[in-house]
Amino acid sequence: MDTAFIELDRVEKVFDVRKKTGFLKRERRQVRAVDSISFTVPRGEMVGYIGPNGAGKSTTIKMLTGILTPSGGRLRVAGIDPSRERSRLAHRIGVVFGQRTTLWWDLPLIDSYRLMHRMYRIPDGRYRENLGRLVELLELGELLDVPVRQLSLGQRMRGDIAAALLHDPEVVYLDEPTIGLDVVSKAKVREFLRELNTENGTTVLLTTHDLQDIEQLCSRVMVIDHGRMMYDGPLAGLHEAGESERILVVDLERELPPIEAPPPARVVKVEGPRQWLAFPASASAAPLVARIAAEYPLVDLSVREPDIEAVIAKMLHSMGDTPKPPPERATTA
Ligand SMILES: Nc1ncnc2c1ncn2[C@@H]1O[C@H](COP(=O)(O)OP(=O)(O)OP(=O)(O)O)[C@@H](O)[C@H]1O
Repeated sequence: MDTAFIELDRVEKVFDVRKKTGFLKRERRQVRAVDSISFTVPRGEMVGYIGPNGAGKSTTIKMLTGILTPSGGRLRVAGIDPSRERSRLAHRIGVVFGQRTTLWWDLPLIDSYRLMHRMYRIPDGRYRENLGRLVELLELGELLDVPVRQLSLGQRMRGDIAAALLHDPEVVYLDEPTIGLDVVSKAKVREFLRELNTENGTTVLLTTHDLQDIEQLCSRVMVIDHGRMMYDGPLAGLHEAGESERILVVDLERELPPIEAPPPARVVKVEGPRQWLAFPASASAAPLVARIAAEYPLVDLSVREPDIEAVIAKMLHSMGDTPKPPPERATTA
């Protein structure tokens, strides 16, 4: 296994904030956005980086790109100190901010790519090859001559992802890459990211509020809260820590008494022929589905994921706000 590609050792970021408290009075306050965070990501890993609003995720990503300088600790990406050698690092990283585009709003999509070709000094052959591949994989062919402001959110996101990858970055930071997308666009973006990771070995750090992004893409998830690392391990462990549940919604042919499900699964609601069963989110739905399909007149079913904020809140509550990484990964020093 490769050595750590992203390395944070007790990294801190403290902001000085001045707040007006009276006509002439200003109060100075310090916000500890990132509070002694340590973790490593080996080359080729795809990791989820999640936490409630204001937890410090964007601040971490900004430090990883070199936009912000840490107030303390040591940070390296590909052996480079991002804030000292930001432009050298820029050639090796890609960034997608879901809520903000890096494309030129009034220009056709292809013109943004041409500008990036020059900005990153991508050799002509490599640019053509990468552009061709990205246009094909992200289905951008018909959109290249359309001004960015006329693209739908899903199209714009795919355009942004291509822009972040034109120069073959070794690591990509994705901040909410599926936010606001419909189900089909989400599936396309996820499929593309999976391929990018498995085929190119690109290292991916993914920030999201969508638990399915994590479930479908990341074998590892890190949770931060108030700037501190609270969990670092598999998603199943996060569900276990918070004892979170998923809901199986079952449509039967007719109204029936509550389904006799094997514990801990249980019926939590019945409305006519529709029944709702809660079961541990860390478990697979397959055995429960198989049993119901075998024993009941089943018409349809679907699984509802718990909300990411709810999972985190339950986990933090169960931990009593004490950081508790699972044994296989030590995170806080
Ligand atoms: N430039 C800044 N000046 C002062 N405080 C800041 C600055 N940037 C972020 N903060 C504060 O640092 C904390 C962490 O913010 P950050 O944007 O990193 O959180 P986040 O986890 O990305 O949140 P969200 O999910 O809402 O984007 C917040 O309290 C925020 O108000």
